[in-house]
Amino acid sequence: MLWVDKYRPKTLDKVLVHQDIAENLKKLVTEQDCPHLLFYGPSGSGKKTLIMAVLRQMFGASADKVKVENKNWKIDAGTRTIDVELTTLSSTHHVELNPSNAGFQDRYVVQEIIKEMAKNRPIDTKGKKGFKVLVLNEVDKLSREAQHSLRRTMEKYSASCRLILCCNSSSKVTEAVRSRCLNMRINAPTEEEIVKVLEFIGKKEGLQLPPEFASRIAQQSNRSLRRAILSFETCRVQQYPFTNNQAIPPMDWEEYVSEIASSILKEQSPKRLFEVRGKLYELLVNCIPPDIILKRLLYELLKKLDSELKHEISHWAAYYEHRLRLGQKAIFHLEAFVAKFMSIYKGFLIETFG
Ligand SMILES: Nc1ncnc2c1ncn2[C@@H]1O[C@H](COP(=O)(O)OP(=O)(O)OP(=O)(O)O)[C@@H](O)[C@H]1O
Repeated sequence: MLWVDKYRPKTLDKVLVHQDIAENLKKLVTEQDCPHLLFYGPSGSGKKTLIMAVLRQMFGASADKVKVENKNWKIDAGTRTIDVELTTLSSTHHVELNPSNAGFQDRYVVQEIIKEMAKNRPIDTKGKKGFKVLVLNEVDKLSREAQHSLRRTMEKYSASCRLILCCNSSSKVTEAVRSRCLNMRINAPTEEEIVKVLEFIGKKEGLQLPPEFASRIAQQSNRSLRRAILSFETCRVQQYPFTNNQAIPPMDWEEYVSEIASSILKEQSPKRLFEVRGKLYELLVNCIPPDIILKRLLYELLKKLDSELKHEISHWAAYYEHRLRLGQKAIFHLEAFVAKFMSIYKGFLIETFG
């Protein structure tokens, strides 16, 4: 098991960062008046860990016994029947799913499937009516219509079900949904907090971790706890005992994006664009989210770009990021951004150097 999973705190008492939030969550759950919750914050900040710990606090160890199912639903949408395929993770008390995986059909997932799940109220051994928890991931990627349906579901079934929503950016969640939840902002942990977690893991694994090396890992992690722990484990495989000046390898995909950026800057032609498309595809099939690819590509391009162009390129990156959200095929928009960049950059080179 990877260290990120092995050392994920299981209960709210054991968390090493966000202890104040954990304490508040514990109070909320024990007072039996848990509202709908919305967890938001950057990737790797610890949202999922807190959600899992909340479930455990609510339902005890049985919340850990989950089964993964790949389900097919047939939804009657007036004149036609729609097939929706979704993967769910469920225990006896909760169901976790990612409705935005259904793409433009996400509205039907919320309207029919989530409603169906929310309606079925569990009854515990003493015959008391309990409530079911639905954990919905990436709600910021849901379409407007789906978010509106979600709002109605939240209101209608609030007695039988609690929703725990999780996303990176709360600004992409409609006000109506946000205002019906208790919003929990999970900040990226500070470098000191990351070092604390690394030291904890090092101690558990019986490793000697030089403090300077730990703070270098924390610095390079971009304040993502997951990334810091993954880098730590990679370094352990590459070299032990650790030294203070040991190299910390970047993520493979980041290096790959950096290569893509260099090749775009070297040549701007249809042939190069075609090659770049293949590489972008490669990243997408390896499950790197398209918005992350675009962000990283922009970052790499800006590093090597003349300051005159930076503003214009950032504008186009934002434009294609928005289109990415509206459209379905990520590759179109990523490629369109690269083509746009090539045309602007080539124009600039011709104008400057002739
Ligand atoms: N409070 C914590 N104390 C100690 N370690 C933690 C804590 N929160 C998270 N971690 C560690 O960081 C890793 C990443 O956290 P988590 O998966 O919860 O992040 P996330 O915010 O849900 O990320 P993403 O948005 O990318 O899914 C966990 O696997 C766990 O090992």
